[in-house]
Amino acid sequence: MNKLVLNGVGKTFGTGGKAVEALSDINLCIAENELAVIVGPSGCGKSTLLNIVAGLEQADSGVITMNNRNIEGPGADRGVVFQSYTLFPWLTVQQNVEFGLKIKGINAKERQEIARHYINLVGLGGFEGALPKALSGGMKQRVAIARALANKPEMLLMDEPFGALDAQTRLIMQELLLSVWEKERTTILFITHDIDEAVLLADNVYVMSRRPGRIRCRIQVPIPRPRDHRSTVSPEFSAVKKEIMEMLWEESRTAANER
Ligand SMILES: Nc1ncnc2c1ncn2[C@@H]1O[C@H](COP(=O)(O)OP(=O)(O)OP(=O)(O)O)[C@@H](O)[C@H]1O
Repeated sequence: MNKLVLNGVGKTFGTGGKAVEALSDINLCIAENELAVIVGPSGCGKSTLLNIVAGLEQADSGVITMNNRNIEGPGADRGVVFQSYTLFPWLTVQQNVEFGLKIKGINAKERQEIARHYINLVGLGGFEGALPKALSGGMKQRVAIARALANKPEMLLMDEPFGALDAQTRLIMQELLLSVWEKERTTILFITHDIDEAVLLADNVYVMSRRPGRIRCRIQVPIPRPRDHRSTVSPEFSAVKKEIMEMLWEESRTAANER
């Protein structure tokens, strides 16, 4: 069943001579429970696409539906995790995770239980009372993931969530996300520059063209689940990675020649 559908979506920033066409005729169907990853050359409109799905930007053309209903603005049905840590620095881990639940009017006891469940799920049991400044980058992103999931979103939208982390922490976070997704099966739209990350995580990798971004193709990742870092040494992994790299290389080279 289709969860998210984008049909003919376009977006231009600015007007006249300064107009920048970021997206053109984006067509995308993401299935319920899919872990979908978008890759594309730098500046092709990946974040713009995610922001439109999040309701933080308005498309100029096209239709975006989730569960067959038009998306017209931000909503608690879509949880967003960005690269920059977006925790409230004055709130503890527990309070950060409870935040959205409090806004929804969920009572204190239930809030506490839900938050504790997700804090444990991301491996932060014991850090409930810590403030963000006492946490490493990886731990902050764990809190951000727990906070997004605690609201029980229909979809999780993740824009380069591990982009600021060192290579080792990044791999740990990728494995964490895989294990969380195995348990929760929340539909995920994930953006990354990192092809290894894309192949390790994705059911399908959607490769975007150079700007104005279009979905150039969908590559199904045939690597069996559950996956972990050992999956990255399989021949299937190398084959999918090569296919994506060649496409991205072609797009980036053409974009450079067009400048
Ligand atoms: N608010 C804005 N105003 C004007 N131009 C914008 C705005 N947001 C994005 N753009 C432009 O739209 C294009 C797509 O930007 P976007 O950030 O979506 O690309 P991206 O693929 O996520 O980039 P990167 O890979 O570098 O993170 C870029 O040329 C960018 O400069």
